[in-house]
Amino acid sequence: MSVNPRLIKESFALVEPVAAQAAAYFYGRLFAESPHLRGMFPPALDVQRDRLFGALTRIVWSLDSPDGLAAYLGQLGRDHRKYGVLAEHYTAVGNALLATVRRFAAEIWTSEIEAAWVAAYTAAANIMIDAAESDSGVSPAWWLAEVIDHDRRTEDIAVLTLRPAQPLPFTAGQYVNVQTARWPRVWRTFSIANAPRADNTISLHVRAVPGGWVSTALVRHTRIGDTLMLGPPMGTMAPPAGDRDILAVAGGTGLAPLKAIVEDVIASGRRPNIHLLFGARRERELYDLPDLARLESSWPWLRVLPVVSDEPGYAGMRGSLPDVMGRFHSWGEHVAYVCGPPAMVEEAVRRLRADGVPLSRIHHDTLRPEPPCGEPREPRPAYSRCPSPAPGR
Ligand SMILES: NC(=O)C1=CN([C@@H]2O[C@H](COP(=O)(O)OP(=O)(O)OC[C@H]3O[C@@H](n4cnc5c(N)ncnc54)[C@H](O)[C@@H]3O)[C@@H](O)[C@H]2O)C=CC1
Repeated sequence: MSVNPRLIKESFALVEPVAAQAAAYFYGRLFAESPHLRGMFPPALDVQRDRLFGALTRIVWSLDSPDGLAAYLGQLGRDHRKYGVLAEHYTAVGNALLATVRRFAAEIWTSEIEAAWVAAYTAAANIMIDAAESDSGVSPAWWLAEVIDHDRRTEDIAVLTLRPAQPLPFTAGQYVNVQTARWPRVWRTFSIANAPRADNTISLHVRAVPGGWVSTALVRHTRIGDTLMLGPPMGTMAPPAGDRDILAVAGGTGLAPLKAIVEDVIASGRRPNIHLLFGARRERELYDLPDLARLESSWPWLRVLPVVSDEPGYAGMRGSLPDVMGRFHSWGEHVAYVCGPPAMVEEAVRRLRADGVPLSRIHHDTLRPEPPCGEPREPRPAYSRCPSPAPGR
């Protein structure tokens, strides 16, 4: 049975506009048929639904690029180890998925479309299962990490330094899923804000999003000595291979992976010119400026340019990051890294394309901000100083 991307895309196009309904139906089917799987998921499924559809959409639209897709599925399979996912769970998920697309694409459904979905899901599940199995021989499913520093830079932003109990191999630009003891089975992604260090510690830049369970717990309720859980490092943003000059455009805590990339370039011994535009809405939210200024004073080929968008009295460079980019000479020959709020990333990428930078030289991984999560069902968070060792989703 071969995968037929056209049939899958055509049928998925009918599911996408009703994604929320389809995701609710999917989880309803899954838990009705396999109630024992419910315990692997957090009490509130809203973020999970978005993630499911995000992953599914990416998979469907990548069916024509098998190499990139296989790399993504491999990462996904390894990452799912932290939820306690086993090979046999894939059958239950596959059945629920098939029932969902069959229902929401009913008006065009045929046996050929069904065969195409079965073939695609089987191939994808096999890649994920194989990746998880080979990973289990060399790497833990998740890491415990002690908080060794908690630096509250503003009311809402903290820089956390963590010491994982076991080595955590990663490349600059990657991110990890994080779970706090306060919210078991609720995982959120944060970029690692440093290049690999000899002491195996990592830093995270976290803004407490209103209503965001994990980000709020990390900024307001986490102390030195607490333990967090980390998933395996993921993401395709990586340091540049060549010697081209670099433009890095960082919006708010989107600075994290770009600081890691800059540190990596410094550690590599290469000396391209780097322009790092670091944007915030207000001056006081330029939370990492003293550290960036220290880096800049050590490396004359690094220019750090703070930009403030929403404070008319600010004495330095003012405006939105995409607008400020346009005030310089052309970036056409640069390699560009962009990270921050999704709308900012989208606009910056559009301007770079218009400036002649090919997509192959524009790097961005869109980590969505933590969405607000309604009220938890439990009256109080299940809090303990040390997270439950049974990982879940
Ligand atoms: N914490 C982390 O590890 C990472 C965070 N991110 C993302 O970075 C973002 C950071 O958010 P905040 O710190 O709250 O940033 P923010 O909302 O305070 O904005 C930071 C900068 O982006 C600009 N900006 C915001 N919206 C814009 C728009 N629509 N058009 C043009 N410019 C815009 C602002 O003017 C400011 O310069 C979040 O979306 C987060 O998910 C991405 C990767 C890693």
